[in-house]
Amino acid sequence: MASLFKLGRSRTIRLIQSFPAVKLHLTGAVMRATEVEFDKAKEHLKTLKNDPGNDTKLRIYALFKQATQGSCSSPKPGMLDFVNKAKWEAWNSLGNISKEDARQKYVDLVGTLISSEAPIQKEATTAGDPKSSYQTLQVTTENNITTILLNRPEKKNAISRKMYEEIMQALEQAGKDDSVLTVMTGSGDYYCSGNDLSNFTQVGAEGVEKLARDSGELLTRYVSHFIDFPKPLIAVVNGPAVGIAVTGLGLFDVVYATDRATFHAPFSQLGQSPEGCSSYTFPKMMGTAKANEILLFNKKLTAAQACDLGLVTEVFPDNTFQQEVWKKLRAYAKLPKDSLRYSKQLIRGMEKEKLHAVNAQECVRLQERWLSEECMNAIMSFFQNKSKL
Ligand SMILES: CCCCCC/C=C/C(=O)SCCNC(=O)CCNC(=O)[C@H](O)C(C)(C)COP(=O)(O)OP(=O)(O)OC[C@H]1O[C@@H](n2cnc3c(N)ncnc32)[C@H](O)[C@@H]1OP(=O)(O)O
Repeated sequence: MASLFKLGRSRTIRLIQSFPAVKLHLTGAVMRATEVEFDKAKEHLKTLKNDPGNDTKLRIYALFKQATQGSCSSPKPGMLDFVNKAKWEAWNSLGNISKEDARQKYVDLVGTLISSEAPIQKEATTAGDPKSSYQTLQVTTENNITTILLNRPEKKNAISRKMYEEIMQALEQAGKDDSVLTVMTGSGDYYCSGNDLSNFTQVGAEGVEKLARDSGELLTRYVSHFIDFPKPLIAVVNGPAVGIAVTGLGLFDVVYATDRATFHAPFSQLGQSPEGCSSYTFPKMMGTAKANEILLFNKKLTAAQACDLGLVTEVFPDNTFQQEVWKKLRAYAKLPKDSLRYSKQLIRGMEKEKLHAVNAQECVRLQERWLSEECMNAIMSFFQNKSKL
């Protein structure tokens, strides 16, 4: 039976170091848990927050049976009685170990599971943790959810070069961590005002062509991280979204929005062209004509309109938005991690190659656009305070 939850090697070692009972057990020293300790372990088991996975649950079951009833002597359940057969096999595999040994192993195992939940939360706040070293983000993991908070509220969470790099780093970590869901949201009143326009004003000695090439390369990598993200990715759109913060939503698996949010992709107004694979995902999602109003003619959508077009999954009143959305997400995060991951990969897998090709094509076009007079004038106007969206 495949495990739904595996402890990584380094984490197991840390647990062993911090858990004397396990250490003694592994070094062969004889320790016998009392019945009181056994009863306590039974109670502790009920407080476990994370599902330890089927293999561990079977081991717990088997040790409990052995500790309370001794060796397995019941007949093996039939082939099609999968659950009882798995339980029987786990119990039978303990052979003739004594009730006392089984009791000790049960106490050790429960202790390990309980302590594995506490130290990890503590680690999230230590200085060496990469999660705490971001400058433009706040990244946290709680209740099986890794949240990437865009954290430049004074700039309406505009995405600077540093922030593109940090978002990619945070996605890479979230893709590998033990969380079930990954959420992106914004701090302050905006979700995100899109690309930080000052990214285009920092021209180095090698000139604007080099800047455009570097920007194209950065954008290609950035969007690829969303295309390849392996687990459910959810946008919690807490306020207005602009530019790439809108177009990229087509690569999220679920999008929840406050009714205060707006969705604006003003590319022609900025002398640019669509990105984030929106030239493909938007027409596919809402039909070409509706996509054209947004991507060619700068139509700003309300949250309700975005929901009607399929860009947003559900809209919530602003005053209950956070409460309702997080309640939903906490419930989703209790679902089996691997099942969600594989299901997402099936749903998205067939499209991946296509999406990478679209991303590459959009970035080539943008590199040309960024060097155009249309685009340079639009950026200058913004910084001379002549034009806001
Ligand atoms: C590496 C290259 C990759 C390229 C990827 C391609 C992506 C394309 C896009 O995303 S296109 C969209 C770009 N975004 C915009 O054009 C938005 C520009 N901003 C605005 O129009 C307005 O700021 C606003 C409507 C978002 C909000 O207006 P308001 O409520 O009046 O707030 P302020 O304008 O006072 O904003 C506060 C503060 O934030 C700065 N700021 C906001 N957004 C951006 C931005 N996108 N880029 C840079 N700076 C931004 C704004 O200048 C103010 O700064 P200040 O207080 O004046 O220092």
